[in-house]
Amino acid sequence: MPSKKALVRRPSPRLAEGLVTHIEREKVDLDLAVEQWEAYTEALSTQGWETIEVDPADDCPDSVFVEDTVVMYRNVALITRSGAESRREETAGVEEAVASLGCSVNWIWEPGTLDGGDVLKVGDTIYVGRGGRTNAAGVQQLRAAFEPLGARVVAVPVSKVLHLKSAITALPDGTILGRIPQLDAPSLFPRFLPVPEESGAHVVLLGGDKLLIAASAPKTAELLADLGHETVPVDISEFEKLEGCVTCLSVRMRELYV
Ligand SMILES: NC(=O)NCCC[C@H](N)C(=O)O
Repeated sequence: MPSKKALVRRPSPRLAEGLVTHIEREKVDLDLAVEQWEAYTEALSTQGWETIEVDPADDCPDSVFVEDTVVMYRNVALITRSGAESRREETAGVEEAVASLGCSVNWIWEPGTLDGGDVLKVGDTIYVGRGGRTNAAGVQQLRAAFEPLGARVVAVPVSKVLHLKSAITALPDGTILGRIPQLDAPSLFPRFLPVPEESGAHVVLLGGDKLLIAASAPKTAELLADLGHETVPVDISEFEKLEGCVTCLSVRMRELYV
């Protein structure tokens, strides 16, 4: 049976010190962030996902953005090496978590850098953003890890946003969602649906037609509902202040056969 497990990681008490690169810094309300994180994990559980908490990394302000620390393809967990030095300590706990789930573990090595937020899987196509957090060696190492397993890796230049998945994600049928002005090379994507809000570019596939989407993207939710999807909104305002989005708060493991 394919799995429905999701890794999540409780916010650090130092969350408000998290990195901000492309937006103005705003004050983060830690108590509200914890409430929002609990509601996010609850939404995953309600939709049938078993959430697995990675041990917290309280000294790492950005550790709640667990997606950046590991890329899953089939049973293989590729532990990343962030382009942001302050995020490199985050991977130890994640490595333990994926190993205890029985994954094969592989690593991005120096000089490679790669953040999970730069990796978008659409079937066996893996789009990887080459930008501020992921370098050419990181792209090469991702290819070397996953192409022998059947993936096709497509590298995408990213200069306008933090990560590739800050600009795009994909619907269950593979249609790419995003906003053209945020993309360096929109023509790389075969089927593209422009969305009315920046945060509408991010959806988490919950299974079937269900999509998790930020409450800050109501017009996109309406558009997607009109196209036959069921949307599950979650308020993640405190994480958005740190350039986070719905995808980055979990790592969905759909292809673990356990
Ligand atoms: N995958 C993601 O969208 N990650 C968001 C990371 C935000 C964090 N403040 C960072 O700059 O690394």
